[in-house]
Amino acid sequence: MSSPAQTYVLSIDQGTTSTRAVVFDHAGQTVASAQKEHTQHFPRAGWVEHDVVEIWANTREVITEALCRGELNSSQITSLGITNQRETTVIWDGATGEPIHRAIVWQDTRTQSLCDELATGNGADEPDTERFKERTGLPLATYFSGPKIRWILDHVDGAHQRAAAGELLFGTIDTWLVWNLTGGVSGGVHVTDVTNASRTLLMNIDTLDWNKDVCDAMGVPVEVLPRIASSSEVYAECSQESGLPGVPIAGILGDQHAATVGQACFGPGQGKNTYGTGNFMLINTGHEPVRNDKGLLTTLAYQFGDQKPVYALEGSIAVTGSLIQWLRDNLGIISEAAESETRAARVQDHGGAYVVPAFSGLFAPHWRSEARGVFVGLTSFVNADHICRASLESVAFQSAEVVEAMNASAPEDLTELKVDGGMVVNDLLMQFQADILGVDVVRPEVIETTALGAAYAAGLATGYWKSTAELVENWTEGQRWSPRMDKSERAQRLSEWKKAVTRAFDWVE
Ligand SMILES: Nc1ncnc2c1ncn2[C@@H]1O[C@H](COP(=O)(O)OP(=O)(O)O)[C@@H](O)[C@H]1O
Ligand SMILES: O=P(O)(O)OC[C@H](O)CO
Repeated sequence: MSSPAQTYVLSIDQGTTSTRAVVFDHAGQTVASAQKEHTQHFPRAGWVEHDVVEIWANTREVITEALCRGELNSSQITSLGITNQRETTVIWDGATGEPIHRAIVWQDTRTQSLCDELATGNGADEPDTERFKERTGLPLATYFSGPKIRWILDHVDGAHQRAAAGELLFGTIDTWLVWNLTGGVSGGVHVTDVTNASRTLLMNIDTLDWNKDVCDAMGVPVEVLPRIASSSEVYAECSQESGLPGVPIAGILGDQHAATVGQACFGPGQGKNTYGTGNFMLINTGHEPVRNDKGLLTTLAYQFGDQKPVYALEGSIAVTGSLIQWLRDNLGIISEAAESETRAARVQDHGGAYVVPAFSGLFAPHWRSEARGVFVGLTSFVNADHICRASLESVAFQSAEVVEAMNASAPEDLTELKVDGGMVVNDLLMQFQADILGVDVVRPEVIETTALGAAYAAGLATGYWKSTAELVENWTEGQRWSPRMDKSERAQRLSEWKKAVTRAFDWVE
């Protein structure tokens, strides 16, 4: 609860499974919050869609709810930060505000044949996989927005012509929310930030502009693309109808970049691992983009106003928390996510079972789109408790592979891992993560780091916070897990995991 004289920063965290509104005070503490899940649509195997009209309605609802819970009114909100699931692609009609197709979510693999086609390069001197990687820092993969935009334009009647005529607008979810918050059809602002743009496969990672020849190769007209801005500046004010009249929108960051800011990873070599629907590890690499051949992505960490951009290396894992949802919704062996821990704790170990959740192929460090999920090591001894345990272990094993790639790419090995996200309340998972990495795992006191990072970006732009030094001060350790597993067991478990992963390869012809 607040005193009326106090002022705050509000953050919207639009994630893959839910939308949250969180109000923060100057110490970076949560004052009030609200959250709402949205429907996951799976129209075919490998397809994942969201209804962005539902997401927009949920956004307004959680804003109202959070203000109400904190007994706040909008005049106490000095600025609004937006953070979002990245890559998820929406195209809408600028005159009506109606999406022309449900949003295609980052996990969706429908663009595989398009990516294969693009990779052939149409007989050009350099293969297009190299051209895309060189310009954008990303591999040509279904994960990113560019192929999703092209798919929608190819499959909705008349969309290519309407796009070229400037009638259609593309956005990742940040762009969709800002456009609606700032008036929609009556003057909504069409903008994104460098971190979100860096996930489209269309932005030049060096110049931070849309790359014309890459857009042409992808078949995406630049007319549909939003303006690329920094991650921290006043973009526009919220409209009268938004529930936050006159509040400046002053921060936009993709969720993983926001968590990097929320964890105060402002120096080269500092990083974090977020455990949500998927897992995403980002390590700050300073002011130059670092290319990587170990399966890590070159991406933006953040750019504050007119300061130099800060880059990161990223290890993205598609399926971690969503595996726990799958145990709940598709197998029915748990009734809520937390039960994965109670069931896993009932057995001494994994019972020989491994789960490789390659539901969207495998992302970092493998980038094997033809892989699919497998359970291996099964015997009649294995029961549902072992499957829960092996599922949680798969989350830690996948992150261990990313840490291995990070260590192979950085001058020094990681000495501890900062964590956050919805899964880090799971004690058994966090202990196993420390065990399998052989380094401490550290959780901050405030685990809403994604929302906090967007609030920081907004508050820095409006002077609520004066410098990143203030934000570093706000970071406090909540809990620490130290490794208990001996070296030989760790090596054996990792080697078995790697064997299990190979069993997932080469499934889709
Ligand atoms: N106690 C728990 N144990 C394991 N997984 C959990 C637990 N609580 C939540 N999760 C998982 O965390 C994910 C939600 O995390 P969150 O950070 O909110 O995700 P997102 O930002 O991707 O929407 C869900 O996929 C859920 O299955
Ligand atoms: O919604 P999250 O937190 O799982 O994050 C999704 C990522 O941004 C996808 O790249």
